[in-house]
Amino acid sequence: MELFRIGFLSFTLLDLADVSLVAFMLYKTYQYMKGTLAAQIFLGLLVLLAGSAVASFLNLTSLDWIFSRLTSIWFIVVVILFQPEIRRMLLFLGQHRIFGKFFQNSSEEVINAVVSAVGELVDLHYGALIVFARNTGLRIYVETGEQIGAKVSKRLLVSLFFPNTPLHDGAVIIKNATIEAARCVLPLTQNESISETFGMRHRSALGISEISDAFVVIVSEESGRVSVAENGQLFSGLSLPELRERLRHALSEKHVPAEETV
Ligand SMILES: Nc1ncnc2c1ncn2[C@@H]1O[C@H](COP(=O)(O)OP(=O)(O)OP(=O)(O)O)[C@@H](O)[C@H]1O
Repeated sequence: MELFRIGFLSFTLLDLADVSLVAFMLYKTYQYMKGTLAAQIFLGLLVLLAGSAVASFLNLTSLDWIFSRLTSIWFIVVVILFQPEIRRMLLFLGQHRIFGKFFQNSSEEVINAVVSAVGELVDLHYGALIVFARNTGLRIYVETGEQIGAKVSKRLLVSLFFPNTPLHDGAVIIKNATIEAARCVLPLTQNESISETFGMRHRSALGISEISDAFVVIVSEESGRVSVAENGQLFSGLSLPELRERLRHALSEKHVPAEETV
């Protein structure tokens, strides 16, 4: 069905749907990448495309040739540069209600235990790194640590991060209401724009959140600051009520882990 006509071009309902879909996808991509390193790279690619259009319009043959070479390999460049983002985006799609499986867990009990453990860890100035596995299997990281297989409790969490004990280093990984392992080694972030005030604990929290849908809670040993990492982003300086809210959202039905082993 034709909606209107511009010269010899007719604009149909199908064109409107097409344009709206592309606009929605671009908006979602922008929302998804806002504030990340990928957004800056994406901007660079847009500049390149604009340069190519200008060179072609002004008939600048050599410049146009260079730009056309670059734009012909842009797909490979995008895949290489955005590898972590593409991975996260696919993961996000996989978790969607239509595609994913959803399971119940006793999240409120876990949240209470974790929030009060974090409160105590802050008071004691103990560093902590707690990873919540959701839909992505984290088996390879669980296997780097010491298998625990115990119910989440405040006392156990505080004990695991007690300084100078054999298990205090590295991350605790929780799945559903179970502490799967402690002393786990996580991958470090690829994000070079992270502030230098954040050391290895925060970098590894960010790292695991970049390559999986894990939700990570970090307590800084140095400052007592509470942070969380999710989808490659770090949210720092949280109060305990803010942490509780974020945990509630992260462990809500929408995000609960799948049944497969971690
Ligand atoms: N790859 C890793 N995976 C898991 N934990 C790690 C990893 N690398 C370091 N850690 C943990 O981080 C601790 C070192 O933290 P570091 O002081 O470098 O980080 P930070 O982000 O500045 O944290 P804090 O504010 O607590 O000092 C180590 O003792 C270890 O427990």
